[in-house]
Amino acid sequence: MLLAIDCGNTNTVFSIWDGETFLCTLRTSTHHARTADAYFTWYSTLVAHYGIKAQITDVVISSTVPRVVWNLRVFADRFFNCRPLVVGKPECALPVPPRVDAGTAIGPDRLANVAGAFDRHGGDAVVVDFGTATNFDVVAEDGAYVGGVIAPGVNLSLEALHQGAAALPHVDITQPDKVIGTNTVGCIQSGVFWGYVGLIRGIIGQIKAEYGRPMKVIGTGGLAPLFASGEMLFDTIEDDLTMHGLTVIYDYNKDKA
Ligand SMILES: Nc1ncnc2c1ncn2[C@@H]1O[C@H](COP(=O)(O)OP(=O)(O)O)[C@@H](O)[C@H]1O
Ligand SMILES: CC(C)(COP(=O)(O)O)[C@@H](O)C(=O)NCCC(=O)O
Ligand SMILES: [K+]
Repeated sequence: MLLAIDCGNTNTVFSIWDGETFLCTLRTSTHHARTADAYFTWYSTLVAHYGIKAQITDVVISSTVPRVVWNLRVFADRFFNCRPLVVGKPECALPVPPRVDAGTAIGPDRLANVAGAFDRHGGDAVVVDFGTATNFDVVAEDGAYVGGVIAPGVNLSLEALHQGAAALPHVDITQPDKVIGTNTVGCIQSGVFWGYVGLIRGIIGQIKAEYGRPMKVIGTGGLAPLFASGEMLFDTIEDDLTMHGLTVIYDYNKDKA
């Protein structure tokens, strides 16, 4: 069985793939100093809690935080006796090579999103991933990653307001009923929520105009559901898109071996 690991700047997600479905999805905060032993203690406790019988034989990793990869490699080697496939490394082939400026170190999460989106929906698509950053990943007709957009993430924006302005509290994001806030928290939530709705709509509109062909719009990442209600921003929302992409990239490399 395959253990797929998606390590973002905020959260690290483990999913066990039995070849047909994800048996479970486990989430922890991303922390570069977490050791292989600490990963296993956490992992084995939850797997036992959910009563999952999984014999992990292979591990695939996407990490937007380079420093965590070393401990995850030790984890795979020590507990599952395998060498993980790490997306973005030269030894990890991609189903379709990206077409971007030479020397660009593309986020492996974006490579996984693109592989997952192409497998499920074909090309001519844009993935909007609400992680620590909000990124838009453009998938060409043939499935190549051809670039996109990186914007500050929702929680990063809220945190920046709090950090930079003495009188602004930390607030959690929610959809405000009105645009005109009548208290400080309401004003901040309005600025970030409705600002984001404008950002998403505006960038998708400009991407489509520049791309020049109809495109599917796929939302994913922690906060995508927040922007789903009533706004018609996405054709579909798929929480497991990055994970699915990891299984696609893994299968591609396995078939080639
Ligand atoms: N259900 C949720 N409700 C509120 N915030 C969430 C939820 N899920 C994730 N988040 C927040 O959304 C942001 C993006 O999360 P995530 O997609 O895990 O980011 P990354 O992949 O960059 O680690 C983080 O700041 C996280 O705390
Ligand atoms: C854009 C990102 C920061 C998103 O990371 P995340 O929010 O998932 O932690 C990540 O994909 C990244 O570090 N990219 C490298 C630059 C690039 O993709 O062009
Ligand atoms: K991510």
